[in-house]
Amino acid sequence: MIKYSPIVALDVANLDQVNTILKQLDVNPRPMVKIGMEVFYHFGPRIVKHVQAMGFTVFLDLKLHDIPNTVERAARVIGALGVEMTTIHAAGGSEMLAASKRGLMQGAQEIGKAPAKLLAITQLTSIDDQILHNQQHIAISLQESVRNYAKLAESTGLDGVICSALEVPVIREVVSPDFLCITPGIRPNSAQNGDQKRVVTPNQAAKLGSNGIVIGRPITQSADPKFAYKQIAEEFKEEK
Ligand SMILES: O=C(O)c1cc(=O)[nH]c(=O)n1[C@@H]1O[C@H](COP(=O)(O)O)[C@@H](O)[C@H]1O
Repeated sequence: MIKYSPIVALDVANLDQVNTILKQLDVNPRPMVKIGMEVFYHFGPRIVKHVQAMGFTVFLDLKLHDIPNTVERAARVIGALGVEMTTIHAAGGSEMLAASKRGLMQGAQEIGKAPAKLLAITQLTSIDDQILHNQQHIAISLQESVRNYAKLAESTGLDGVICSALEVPVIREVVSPDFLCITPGIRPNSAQNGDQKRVVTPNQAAKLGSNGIVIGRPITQSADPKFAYKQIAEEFKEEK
């Protein structure tokens, strides 16, 4: 099973903060870093190039969700950035997911690189059963919804899903062993949950079979990001 070092979410306000965090993450092995909407909307593709030039692989998390044609064209642009992973909402359906895969492959072909791993967002880790039932009016359980999206993603040729580690065991029942489950909603014991609803510790994520944890504020808002990262990485290594 592929197991990535913890992936650090660079949800920060400016370039100085990006650079400060990256300097702190100069550890061995270097973690992948996640560029999300905040940083990407500020700086655009040049921030991807900047982070890559500093020696980090990039997970570009833009959570595409639109009609298939629009998504295919956007995914082509992402594909040509040479990133390692990227995201799309499974709720857009199989036609949209297949279109994004096509776009990503075209973009990757243009730069002669392997395509980014395409991961489907199942249910965000800020969603709980109450929101699912009372606001989205989805009658099935959260676990069933996540598992259904994982099946849909795999059958459409995606590489994996984003889910809470809590759902990894039920997803593994229905997908092939190399299907990736990348899991945000990670909180070390002392950390605040904030807006996250489905949370586990790094060690619980490891025990539940996560292929990689995504973690932001407990590192980026820590007084000592390097120390925080190393502790989390140690905890995620331990599967007992
Ligand atoms: O796609 C994601 O990465 C993602 C999906 C999800 O369901 N939940 C989730 O928290 N994320 C991202 O994971 C990161 C979590 O950050 P922290 O809550 O600060 O650890 C953020 O960048 C979120 O955008």
